[in-house]
Amino acid sequence: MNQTDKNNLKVSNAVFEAIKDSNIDFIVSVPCVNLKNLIIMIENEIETNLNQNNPKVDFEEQRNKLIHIPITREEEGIGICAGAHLSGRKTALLMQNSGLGNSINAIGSLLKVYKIPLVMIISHRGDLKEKIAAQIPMGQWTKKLLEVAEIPYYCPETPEEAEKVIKYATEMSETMKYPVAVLLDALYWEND
Ligand SMILES: O=CCS(=O)(=O)O
Repeated sequence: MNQTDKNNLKVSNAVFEAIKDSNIDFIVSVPCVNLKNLIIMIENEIETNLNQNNPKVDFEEQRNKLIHIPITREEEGIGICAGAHLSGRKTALLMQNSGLGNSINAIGSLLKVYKIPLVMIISHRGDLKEKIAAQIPMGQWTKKLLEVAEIPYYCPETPEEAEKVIKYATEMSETMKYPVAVLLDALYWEND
């Protein structure tokens, strides 16, 4: 494994640990190259939960410890997370910022109106180091769109900061009964 992959594992693990420490038990994801290792960690955790092979542990209980729903469009994730919250789950949406534009109406018409919390863990593309030109516009508009939608956002720069920020963002979202976003940019993902 090269150093870049090792770095990504460390910063992804910080997010994963923060998700677990925050007792988030329902995760919806739309893939981004930066979220790859984090999604693998989540799936491995679910696999571990299911493979307890312990007759004393209820299978259903293990299966429901952590649920991950991969989806294809971020606004779909807003709706799924809203339903999961209403059934008692603590939710997070892993996404790329490019999907924020697809989600604004769902955030306003569902999460805002019905006061539903959600931690949005966002891979912030379209800024420094971006190689895909199509990512640039949304990359530059992301923070302004979050401000228009009145979604507080935080930009941790290190794994240690990310662990704290995600935990605090989860608490804040629960208190506000509204989404809170954690933006992880290209510099974060390359961080050692
Ligand atoms: O949305 C872009 C695809 S990738 O760069 O995340 O693979």
